[in-house]
Amino acid sequence: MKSLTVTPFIRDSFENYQKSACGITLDIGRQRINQKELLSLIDFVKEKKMIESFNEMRKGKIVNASEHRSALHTSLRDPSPDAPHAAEVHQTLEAFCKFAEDVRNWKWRGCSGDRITDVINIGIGGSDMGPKCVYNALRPNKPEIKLHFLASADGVIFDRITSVLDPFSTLIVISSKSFKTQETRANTQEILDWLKKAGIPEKDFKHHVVVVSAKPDAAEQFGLPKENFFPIWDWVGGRFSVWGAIGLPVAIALGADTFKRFLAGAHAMDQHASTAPLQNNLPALMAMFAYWNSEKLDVSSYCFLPYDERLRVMVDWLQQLEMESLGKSTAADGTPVIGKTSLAVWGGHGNESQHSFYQFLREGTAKNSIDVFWCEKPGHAHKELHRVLMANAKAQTEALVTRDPKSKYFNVVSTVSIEELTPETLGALMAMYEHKTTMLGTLFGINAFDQPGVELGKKLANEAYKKIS
Ligand SMILES: O=P(O)(O)OC[C@H]1O[C@H](O)[C@H](O)[C@@H](O)[C@@H]1O
Repeated sequence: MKSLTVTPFIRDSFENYQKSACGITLDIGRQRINQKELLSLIDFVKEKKMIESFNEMRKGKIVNASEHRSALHTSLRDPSPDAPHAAEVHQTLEAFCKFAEDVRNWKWRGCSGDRITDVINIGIGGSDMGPKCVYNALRPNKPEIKLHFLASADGVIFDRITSVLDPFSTLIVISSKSFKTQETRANTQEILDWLKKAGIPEKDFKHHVVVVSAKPDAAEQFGLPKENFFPIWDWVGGRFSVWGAIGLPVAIALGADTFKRFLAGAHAMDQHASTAPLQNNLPALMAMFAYWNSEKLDVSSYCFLPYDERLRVMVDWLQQLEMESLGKSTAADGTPVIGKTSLAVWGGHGNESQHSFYQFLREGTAKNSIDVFWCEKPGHAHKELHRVLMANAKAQTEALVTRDPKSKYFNVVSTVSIEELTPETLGALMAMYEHKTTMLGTLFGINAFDQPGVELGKKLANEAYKKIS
C-alpha cells in the first residue's frame, strides 16, 4: 500500500472536482487518489458493471438472491406506467395520499368527532427511521399535525409520548413490513390498551388505528376494516421503504403534495444515477471513493456531518441504510468476502460535534471518510447565525484535511451541499445515498438487500421473552 503522505488530493490533479445534479453539489476535491489510480478505479467499476447492475435492479431483477426478491424502491417513485409494479404502486400512493388529505382536512376524525392533531407511528428500523428523517427535515416549526415515533420497547418513550396526547384526537399508524417484529407488536398492544383505558371501545378503534404492512391480513387481526390498511411489498426492503405507504405519517403531517414532490426529487436522482456518465454520476462517484477508501486507504469509518438541524436525524437513517446493507462478510455467491465491506457509519450535527468528537477526527489515529453537508440558504431568517454556521462548515472542511506532518491522522472529506432544502432536494439526497449504498454493494460483491445477521438477535429475544415473567 502507498505511504499515506504521498497520496495526493484529487484536486491536485484535476480541474473539475465539483459535480452537480438534481440540486446537489458534490465536491470530491479532498478525496485522496492520483490520476493513475483513478483510471484503474474506473476500470474496476466498469469491470464490475456497477451501473448496469443498478439498471437491472430498477428493472426488477432478483438482486436479493438469499430471499429471492427484487429491490424495487425506485418503482415507488417512478411516475411511468411502464415501471415494474406501476399499477399497484400508483393505486396505493393515491389511496394513502387521499387518506392523508382526509385527515388534514378534518374529514377523517376521531370516534367522538375530534380532529386529528397527533399521529403516533409505531414501527422500528426501516418502519421508523425513513419517516422520522423526512419529517424532521421538512416539518414546519409549529406543525398542525405532529408526528411521534414509538420504536423501541421502552416504556419511558411510550409514557413520554402518550402522557401529553389526547387519545380522542390521536391517530395510530402501525408500520411493520413483516408484522412479526416483537417491539412493534408489544407497543401496539400497549397503545390499544391506552385507547381502551381512555374510553374508546374496540369497535371504535377503526377511527384511530391504521396499518401499513406487507401482510394483507394485518388490519383484520385488529378487527379493522380494509380501508384502514395500506400495503407495502416484499420487493421493497424495509430500509428503502419510506417512498411507499411507510411514508404515510409524513404525507399526513406535511401533505400529499409535499410527499409527491419528495418522490419526484428521488425519481430525478434515479434517472441521473441510471444515465449520467461515471465521472459525473454523484452516487457512482460516492460509491467508487468509498470503495477506494475502504479497500486501498484502510479507512474504517464514515462520518456524516450535517451543518443543518433538519438533517440531524438523517445520521440514523444512513446508519441503518449502509450498515445493514453492507455489514456483511459473505459474498453474494456464499463465499467469504475478500477484503473489507461496510465502514462504521456515524455522525452528528457538524457544529455541535466540533465541540465534542472533532478532536478524534482531527488528531486521532483512526482513518475516517467524512461527508460535510450544508445548505446555502438557511431554513430560518437569522442571517448572522447562518453566517457563523457556514463559516464553521467551510473552515472545518479544510481543517479536517489539514495535516500536521508529525501527526498520524488521516481523513478524506467530500462536501455535499444544496442551495435550499426542499422536498425535491431532500428526495434526491436520500436517493443518492441509497444508490451509493447499493452500488457499493456491487463493488464489494455482496447482497445489499438482506440482513441475516439481525435474525439471530430476534430469535434469541423471542426465546428470552418466554423465560422472563
Ligand atoms: O417492518 P418490520 O418487518 O417490522 O421490520 C423492522 C426492522 O426489523 C429488523 O430489525 C430489520 O433488520 C430491519 O431491516 C427492519 O426494518
